[in-house]
Amino acid sequence: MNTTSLLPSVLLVGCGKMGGAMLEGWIRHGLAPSVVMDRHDHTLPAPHQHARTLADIPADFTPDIIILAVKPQKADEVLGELGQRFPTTPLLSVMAGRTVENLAQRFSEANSAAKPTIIRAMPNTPCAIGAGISGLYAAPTVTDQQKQYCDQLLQAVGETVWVEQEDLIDSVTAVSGSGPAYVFLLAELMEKAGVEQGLPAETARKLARRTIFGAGALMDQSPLDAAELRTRVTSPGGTTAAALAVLMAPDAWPATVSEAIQAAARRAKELSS
Ligand SMILES: NC(=O)C1=CN([C@@H]2O[C@H](COP(=O)(O)OP(=O)(O)OC[C@H]3O[C@@H](n4cnc5c(N)ncnc54)[C@H](OP(=O)(O)O)[C@@H]3O)[C@@H](O)[C@H]2O)C=CC1
Ligand SMILES: O=C(O)[C@@H]1CCC=N1
Repeated sequence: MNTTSLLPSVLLVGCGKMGGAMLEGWIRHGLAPSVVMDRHDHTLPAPHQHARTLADIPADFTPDIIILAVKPQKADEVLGELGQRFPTTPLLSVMAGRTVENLAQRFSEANSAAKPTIIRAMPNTPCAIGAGISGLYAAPTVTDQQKQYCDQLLQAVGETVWVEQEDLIDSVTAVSGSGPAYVFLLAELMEKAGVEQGLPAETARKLARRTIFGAGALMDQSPLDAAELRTRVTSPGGTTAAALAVLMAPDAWPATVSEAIQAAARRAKELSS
């Protein structure tokens, strides 16, 4: 590792929505010379380089860690080649579903000498502004230094939590990996309802977005539970109580949020191989 840089050098495989979000933060933090492999064009600040395929990566490039950020269904296209080219480089997968066992098998398929060390993480797109939350899992054989590289990378773009069992990564995926989409949906729906109430579209949009931003920032800075913060908005017999009676009915949010998160976790398991 280049010791003058804050973060280890990476080979980022897949620089779309999630890979790109992490990369923005890493570059801001100072990343040792790294390569981004992606089929689409990317302009990167020196000394980082873009490669379309593994064959385009300079022969003397040896990353500290490979980050796998392609869709789970597309990983097999690259895993075998990665195992041939970088047989002992640790691999951090941010892919939903795909298990350590499955990835290790694919990684060493074309090279029996490949000794994959695989760590899994589930970040989320607020990593792009340093406000991500990532869950990580490493098998007991992963070294402390390898875990530290992963933690360092993901802490550079937000906060990290480690889980002890691999299948809990599916739960992390369902809560926080997919979670930003649930909040964006809430913004969409609040905006739409505001327009239905007669507000101009721009005004409804601003009210919805700033409310979600402000509530999130308040929750972030407050030691209070979300339930207590909610109670502090809710005057007995007032307007919030009227709205919450709808949202908190047993077959409303308590059921649908739980069902939605179960559906996401189920889908993660389906994507496991
Ligand atoms: N989006 C999110 O919020 C989150 C996503 N994730 C995980 O991150 C991973 C990536 O998701 P996301 O960023 O949304 O996906 P994207 O499709 O936006 O990004 C993947 C990128 O990798 C490229 N790619 C795929 N295969 C190759 C290859 N063989 N060689 C070079 N480039 C390749 C894709 O190109 P092309 O378009 O041509 O296929 C695309 O640019 C997924 O596994 C997902 O589970 C995890 C947490 C949150
Ligand atoms: O939708 C997905 O499958 C990915 C994983 C978490 C967020 N996006």
